[in-house]
Amino acid sequence: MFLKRIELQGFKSFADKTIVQFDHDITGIVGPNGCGKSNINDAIRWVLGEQSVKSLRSGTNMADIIFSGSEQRKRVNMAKVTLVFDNTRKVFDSPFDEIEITRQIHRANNEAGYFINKTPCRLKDIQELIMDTGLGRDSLSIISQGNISSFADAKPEERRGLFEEAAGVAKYKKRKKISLQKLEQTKENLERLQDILDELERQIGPLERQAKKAKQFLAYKNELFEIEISVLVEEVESLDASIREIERTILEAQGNQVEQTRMLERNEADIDALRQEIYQLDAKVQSLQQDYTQAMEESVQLEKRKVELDEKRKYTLQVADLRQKKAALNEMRQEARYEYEDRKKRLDALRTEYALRAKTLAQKKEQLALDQRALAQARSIGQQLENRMHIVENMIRQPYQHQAGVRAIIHARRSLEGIEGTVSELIVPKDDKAVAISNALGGTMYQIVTKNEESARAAIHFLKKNQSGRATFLPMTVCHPRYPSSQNKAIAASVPGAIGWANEWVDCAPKYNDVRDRLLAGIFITDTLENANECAKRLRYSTKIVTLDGEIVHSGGAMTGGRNKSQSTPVTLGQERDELARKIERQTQAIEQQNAKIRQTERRNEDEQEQLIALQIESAKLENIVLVKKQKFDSLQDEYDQIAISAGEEDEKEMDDSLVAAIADIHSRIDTLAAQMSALRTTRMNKGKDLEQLETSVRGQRREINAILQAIHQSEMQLAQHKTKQENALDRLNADYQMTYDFACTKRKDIDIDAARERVRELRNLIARLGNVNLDAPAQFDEIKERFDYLEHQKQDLQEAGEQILHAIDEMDKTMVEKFTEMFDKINAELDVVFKSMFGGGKARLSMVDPQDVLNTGIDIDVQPPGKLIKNIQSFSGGEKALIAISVLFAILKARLIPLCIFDEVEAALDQGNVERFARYLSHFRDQSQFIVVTHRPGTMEQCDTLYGVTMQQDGVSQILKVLLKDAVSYAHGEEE
Ligand SMILES: Nc1ncnc2c1ncn2[C@@H]1O[C@H](COP(=O)(O)OP(=O)(O)OP(=O)(O)O)[C@@H](O)[C@H]1O
Repeated sequence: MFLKRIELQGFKSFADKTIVQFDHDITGIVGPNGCGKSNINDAIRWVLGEQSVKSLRSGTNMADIIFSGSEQRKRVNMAKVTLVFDNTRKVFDSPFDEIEITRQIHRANNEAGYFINKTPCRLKDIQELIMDTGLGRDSLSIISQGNISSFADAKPEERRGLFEEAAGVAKYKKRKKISLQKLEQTKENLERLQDILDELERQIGPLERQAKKAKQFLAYKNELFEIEISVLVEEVESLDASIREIERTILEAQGNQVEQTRMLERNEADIDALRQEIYQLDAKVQSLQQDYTQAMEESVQLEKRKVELDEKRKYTLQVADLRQKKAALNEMRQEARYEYEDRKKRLDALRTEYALRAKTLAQKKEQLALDQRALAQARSIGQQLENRMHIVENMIRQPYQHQAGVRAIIHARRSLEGIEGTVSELIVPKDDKAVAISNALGGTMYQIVTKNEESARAAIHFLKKNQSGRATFLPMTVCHPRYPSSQNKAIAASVPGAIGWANEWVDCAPKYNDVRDRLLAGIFITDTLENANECAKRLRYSTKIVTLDGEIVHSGGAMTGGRNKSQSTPVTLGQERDELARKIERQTQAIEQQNAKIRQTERRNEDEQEQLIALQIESAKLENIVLVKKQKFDSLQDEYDQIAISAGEEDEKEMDDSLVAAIADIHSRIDTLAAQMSALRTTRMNKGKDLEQLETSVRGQRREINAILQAIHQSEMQLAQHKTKQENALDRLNADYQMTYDFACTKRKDIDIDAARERVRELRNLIARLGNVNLDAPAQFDEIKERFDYLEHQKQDLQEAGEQILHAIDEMDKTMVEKFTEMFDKINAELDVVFKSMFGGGKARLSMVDPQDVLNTGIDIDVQPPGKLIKNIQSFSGGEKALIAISVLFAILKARLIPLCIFDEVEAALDQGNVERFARYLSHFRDQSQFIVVTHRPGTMEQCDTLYGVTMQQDGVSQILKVLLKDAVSYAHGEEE
């Protein structure tokens, strides 16, 4: 026997330990209503894992299946049921020949315990053990009357459970369910993973950019570190050299200033001394003037005395004799002659001096007029220069008056990106080549150099948008130099008057070298137009040539020249301003000198004029005196001549010269004094001249000292700037690189410093343009990327796992479809036979509601009892429905081996004849399956090999014992007592 025995204790009405032994294929269980027959079914289902309290017909919880007591019996606290199976046919997948399954429950904790062969196990282990043995929940192993009627009335979908169980697909269904759960879980995991991945992806983009930026920042910093130290060391060093140079210049200038100041002081002392001398001279002149006045008075006195003496002599003459008269006259005549000659001599001398001086003065006046004219001319030139300077400065302040577009761009350069400046700003002519360079550049001087084409486009867009005019742009990225061939270079150099190629005569920052060479490397400069023509000829008119004066011989030979009112262009303005400044300085000096000279000449002329007037007055006075003296002498001579004839010859007597000599002396003294005064005046005048000269040179010296002080001040400012720059460089070494200057010197590299300096500037701009940098970003990015990759990998694993699950489900579905279809067809074939046998003819057929969906389709039953039309099962009577259901049941039993079937009053609805037919058919399965049949029907009882009677006494406890067939019917009706 498959089920060898059941042991019940405390289960429902089986309060006492009860053992039901099964020794035959068909065991009947009989007894009156409510005696506890069905409780045996419940016990078997309970052990096999039934979890539904409802289907166990118990209260509300599982503990309600424990014997609840009766009036005469106390309730018990534990229920325990054991099923003992024979497994020699290996119905169970177990090596044991006997399998004992036990389930128990304690009232106290409502806890169930499961055991297989007395070993505790899980419910799951029991479910797995019975799976596909035909003992499952939905199997045919336990069929009640309720099952039979519900099978008939069930919806097609509800019926398929039976067929599935028969087909043995439950295992696959369960696996599929687990697989689907796993798939669901995998999907959930995938979704969760995808959420995290999405979040990480959102972070990863910006973080990657930040990391890139941080890496770029570090790369720039490293590059900066590599070169900036050398640049800074070089800067400190070169600043040191220029600081020393400036200090030396300042020291020299200070020395010069001290020297100049000393000279100035000396000159000032000389000026003081001169002034002193002049003062003394003036004092001397004054005292001589007094002496002179005194001498003049003395002379007047002497003259008076002489007149008196002469009067006296006249009187003496009147009273004296001829001889005495003659002697007296002679004396008087000699005196008069002496006086006359003396005065005449002096008058002549005066006249000669006057004439000489008047002539010199006239010459000086002429010269003065000339000088004044020259001064006026110099002033006018100075004014012209000032005017021009004013214009030039205005033009420099407001360039590009006629180029509105250029002006607009230059005004807006701060707000525009990449505007380097106009060609005329960036390229500066050397020495006196501005005119030539201006003409060499022509209109290109107004072109605007930009960093690249994009900047040029942006600027043009700006002009367009604002309607601010037009301009031509020269992007540096596309500006390639054009050089003359070496042959042309050699030819040009040999031409007379050759100056050089235009690009050699300008200065510009190194980064504009390409712009310079693009515009000027192909243009040659000569001194004159003739030489330009000669040069053009020799170069076969292939090259543009300009002259220093601005004429142009174009390539091809066309010539441009002439002169405008103003030749100024932005290129020439700087040079013109410098030249003008120099000219104005020179002109101012010349005017000042001329002015000083004129003032001096005027003063001297005035002095001279005064002297001349004085001489004139003196001469006029002396002329009168000479005339008087002459008349006196002439009259005395006449008188003497007359007396001499009458008195005869007589030795001339020596004249009494005391008074005359005194008069002569005094005149001579007067002359001496006048001469002295004149000499002193000359000296004084010369000293005055010296003083003026000294004062002029003192003024010059003061100017020079001021200029030196100014230069010192400028040098000191420059020094301060250089020192600040040097301190900045040292601070940078300190702050940015934590290096002392000495240590930095050891790190210095042999690199091209100019290029490095340019690169440092570029790098600093690039770093500034990076803005805020998150230096942790690379590490954060790596971390998040690693996590992202790991999760991405996990995602792939999950996707693969999902696909594998899907594949497995697919396989399971296929197997299930195959098994289900196979079993369905088999049952269908058996049903027809069973039906015919049960109904005594007719037809029955199972059909799938949706044959396309074998896995879910409901099952319909179409039957045609003998003599009736095919009808659906729903339209039959209760007994017929039961018989149809039983037919299906038997068909299934025929199609699939089920080791144990428990029928609980399945035939209750059948009439006597059908019960017998049922019972007979049941016996067909003998040796194939074991049946436990709960029944009230004698027809069924007759077919049973063994019959157990169940009784319940008044204590409410079921008891069971074997009965004979003859007693069974009365048992069934509770009549055994
Ligand atoms: N937990 C319990 N404790 C005590 N008795 C119980 C318990 N549960 C059910 N019973 C009793 O079991 C009996 C019902 O048993 P069962 O349904 O097996 O009867 P039956 O023999 O199948 O009757 P019928 O022929 O009418 O179907 C009732 O008398 C009921 O009181």
